[in-house]
Amino acid sequence: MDNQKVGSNESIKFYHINKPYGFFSNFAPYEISLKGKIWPTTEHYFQAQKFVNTPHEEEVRQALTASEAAEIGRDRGRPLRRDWEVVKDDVMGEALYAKFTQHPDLKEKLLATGDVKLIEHTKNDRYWGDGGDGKGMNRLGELLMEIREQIRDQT
Ligand SMILES: Nc1nc(O)c(N)c(N[C@@H]2O[C@H](COP(=O)(O)O)[C@@H](O)[C@H]2O)n1
Repeated sequence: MDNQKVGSNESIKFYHINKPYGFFSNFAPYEISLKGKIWPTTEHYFQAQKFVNTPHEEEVRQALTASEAAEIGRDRGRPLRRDWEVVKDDVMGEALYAKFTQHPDLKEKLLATGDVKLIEHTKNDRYWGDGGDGKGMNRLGELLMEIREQIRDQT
């Protein structure tokens, strides 16, 4: 199902990891290797970079689940790096590139989506997702599509 080609005028909406295309979620259990370390999910890496070069970076890496990593990362009791708003898209792109190049099965699934629009569909997030009403920025979907093009150009 996830590997099937879909028509180019369709879109793929994803969010829950146990639903179709759930592998696109940062919470999906695909570890990545970055900065000389293994990160259990892209969510772990993304959330940890909010605290780069502090002990909290490792604290997030060691979180037992992606949800726990997100909970720690969103806790403003821990100081957020000052340039986060400037760097967060690059951090996400770096994590996604690692995920889809380090897992050949995921790379194949990403490329199999052709030119279809990828959308993180959730009312919980208007920046990374579509806000549930389609008016959110869908930055996660946009970055996935950029990476798809980048990987396609390399093959
Ligand atoms: N599962 C889930 N729950 C939420 O409440 C969400 N906002 C998302 N979206 C994902 O959250 C990550 C970024 O979160 P913050 O920028 O730290 O709020 C990113 O992986 C989004 O795709 N997912």
